[in-house]
Amino acid sequence: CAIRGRRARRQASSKSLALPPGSMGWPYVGETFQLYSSKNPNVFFARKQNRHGPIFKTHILGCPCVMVSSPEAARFVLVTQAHLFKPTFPASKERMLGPQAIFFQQGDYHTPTSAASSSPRLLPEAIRAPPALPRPSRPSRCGASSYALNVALLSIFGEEEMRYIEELKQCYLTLEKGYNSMPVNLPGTLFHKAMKARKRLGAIVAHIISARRERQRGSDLLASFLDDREALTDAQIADNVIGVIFAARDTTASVLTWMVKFLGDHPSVLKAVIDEQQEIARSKGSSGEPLTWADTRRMRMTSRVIQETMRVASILSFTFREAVEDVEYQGYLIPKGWKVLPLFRNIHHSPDHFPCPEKFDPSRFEVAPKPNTFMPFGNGTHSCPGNELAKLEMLVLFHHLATKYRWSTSKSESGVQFGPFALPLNGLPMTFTRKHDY
Ligand code: HEM
Repeated sequence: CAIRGRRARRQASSKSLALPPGSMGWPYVGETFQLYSSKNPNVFFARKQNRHGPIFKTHILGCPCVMVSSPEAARFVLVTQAHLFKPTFPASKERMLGPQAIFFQQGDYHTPTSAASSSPRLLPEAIRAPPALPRPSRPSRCGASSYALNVALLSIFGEEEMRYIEELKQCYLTLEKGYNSMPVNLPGTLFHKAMKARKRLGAIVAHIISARRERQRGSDLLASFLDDREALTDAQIADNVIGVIFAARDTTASVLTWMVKFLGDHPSVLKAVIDEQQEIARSKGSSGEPLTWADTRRMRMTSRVIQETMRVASILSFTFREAVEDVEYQGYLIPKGWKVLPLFRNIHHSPDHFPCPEKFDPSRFEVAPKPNTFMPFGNGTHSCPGNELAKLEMLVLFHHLATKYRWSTSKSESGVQFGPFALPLNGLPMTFTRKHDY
């Protein structure tokens, strides 16, 4: 009764609050076109922020939204008042990922799932423990997304399930083509093909799970999910496996692509990375001893290049939450059911936190950024459990590229495309040459 009273009072007082400033654009489509048609998403966000300040309303992807672009507001939504905002995705994506995936969960179910996926098992033994870090396959045959997909599948299933890997990949690639499709489930549509591939993926994962339950568990992510057997059903595990592949693949591939581009555009930084990696290779002598976890800790320059790449490229420009009740923030009303978007890109491009923000300058990370100003992996309970694995993947790949290959990029267009994460416009075609071929 007391709670009902408090809620009624809150509702009454929220009625008198104003919505944040901003415009809602055209009916239904809102301002989606203005956001995604711009070659540089900074233009849309910066224009809005200059006109309305760090909190404004808009309408994109069929939803009324409040966008917030200050570190304090992002912390309010993602950390301190996270219970007032639930994670959410557009409907077609949610059906393909599986409604029980970790992204959409909160509270009792999210906690064990998240504990499983954030355990050191996202750094599988094969990668973390000396002596060997896996060698990426030859870049001429392997693009950034293929590399990231292989690492994701290896982290989830370990080496034992290699016989299923090709089929898993094929199903995932079909599924992925439908991520941004209209949810029309008729034969011939991308969505229909994607749903069929998803069903097959679920069946393969169920088969692997039942075989795993018969014998000793491995040390991969699937083993972590199985350890939580009381908490997770097979369907929940399957949804999470697909969710992790989605979260791991295009994100890492996008960052790798930007990193190659920025290094190509900044020869002195590239030279510093090559020098650092060659020094590490030299220190290992001619024994051919593989790279270890400890070696990656010495890659300070390359690590700063990764941080600066993630800041400048901000491949997740924002994330989505939904207000679970009317919320008041700084005197404004965020109505129940509205989406709330913390704008990582704006925060990463604010001159208040990063002087000359458009300049690619890894040396700025010689000093740690101010709290809540650098969130490439998000913040709070839903922040990325794969962040260490992602950084490790990138360091290992760049070690092999810098010490064994030279590469050149065809002149890339300036601009950004979303696929679904930010990528250089029209991709980044590259030519690799083995160093001894020079
Ligand atoms: C450079 C690469 C990556 C970037 C930039 C990145 C970024 C992010 C961000 C910003 C979030 C939070 C989204 C939100 O709050 O709504 C997130 C969540 C997540 N990431 Fe990553 N990620 C990367 C790689 C990976 C990898 C390699 C994995 C797994 C192997 C992974 C697994 C996940 C999962 C499972 C979540 C959902 C966590 C939850 O909802 O509790 N990510 N990631």
